[in-house]
Amino acid sequence: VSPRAAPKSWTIQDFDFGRELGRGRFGVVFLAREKSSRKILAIKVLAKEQLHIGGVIQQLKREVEIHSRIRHPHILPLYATFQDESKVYLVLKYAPNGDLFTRLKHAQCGRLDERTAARVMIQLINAIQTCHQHNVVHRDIKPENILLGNDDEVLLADFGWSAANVTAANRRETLCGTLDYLSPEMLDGQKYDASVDIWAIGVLMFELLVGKPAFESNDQSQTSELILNARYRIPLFVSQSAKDLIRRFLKREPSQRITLAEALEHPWIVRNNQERARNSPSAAPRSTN
Ligand SMILES: COCCOc1ccc2cc1OCC(=O)N(C)CCCNCc1c[nH]c3ncnc(c13)N2
Repeated sequence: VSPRAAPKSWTIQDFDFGRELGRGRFGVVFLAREKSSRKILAIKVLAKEQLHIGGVIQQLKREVEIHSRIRHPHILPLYATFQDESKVYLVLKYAPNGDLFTRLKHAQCGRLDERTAARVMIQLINAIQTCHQHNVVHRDIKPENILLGNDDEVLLADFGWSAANVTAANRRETLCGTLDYLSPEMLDGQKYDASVDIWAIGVLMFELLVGKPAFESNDQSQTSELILNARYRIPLFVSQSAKDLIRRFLKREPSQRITLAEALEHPWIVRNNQERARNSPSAAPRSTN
C-alpha cells in the first residue's frame, strides 16, 4: 500500500497575493490565488513577534486545531496553515461579500431590515450551536468576525478567543477592541460557560436591528456599568417579536437565557425564515384586491 502522501506544506511562493481584505487584532487578511489551481482564497498573515508579545501563541494553536476540526456550512473553512521564519499563514475560504461590520456601516441608516437580520441570525445560531456541540465557546461574536459569502450566506470566522480561558481581567487589558459584546459574568470575572455566546448573539441581534450595540456609550466604564446591570433600551421601531427575542438573549443571569435550540423556534426567527411560497399549489390563495 503506498504510504499516505503527507499533506503538502505550502510556502508563500505557491500564492499570488492580492489586496488587503482587513486587519484584525493580530493579523492582516489578504485576497490570494493559489498558483497551480488558480483557486481564489483568503490568507490571514500573523507576525510571530506580535503573537509572542501578545502571549497568544498557544491560543492560536488551539484556534487552528479547533478550526480544522469543526466543519459547518456557516463556519469559514480553514484549508491549511504554514509558516516561515517570521510569519504564520492561515489559508482560508474567501468570503466575497466582506464582513457584517462593513455591511452594517454601509446599510440604510446603519441597520438591516428584520427579514435580512433574521436570515443572518438563523445561520449564526446554527454555527454557534455546532461550536457548542464540539465543546467550543466562540467568545468573540461580533460583526467583524461574521463574514458574508455568496447571496449573504454567513461564514463565522476568528475563533481567536475560543481557546483561551482568559480571565476577565487580562481579557479586558488584551482586548484593545470593544467591551460591547462582553457578558456581565465575564466582565466581573466570574466563571462563565457557553452562555456567554448567547449573550453576545443578543447584542449582535440588537446591533443588526438598531445599528449600534445595546450597551454602547462614550466611555468604557459607562459601558461596563450598563452591561453589569443588563440595562439597555430597544427603540420603538423594532417589532414586538424581535424585542421579545432580544430580551430572552440578554438575561443578566446566564441560566435564564434562552437556549439556541429555543431561539430557533422563536416566532421572530421562524416567521422571517419561511420561504415565501411563490404560486406553489399549496400556497394559500392570495387575496385578489
Ligand atoms: C486567528 O485568526 C483566525 C482566522 O480569523 C479570520 C479569518 C478570516 C477573516 C477574518 C478573521 O479574523 C478576524 C479578522 O482578522 N478581522 C476582523 C479583520 C479582517 C476582516 N475580514 C475580511 C474578509 C473579507 N473577506 C474575507 N474572506 C475570508 N476571510 C476574511 C475576509 N477574514
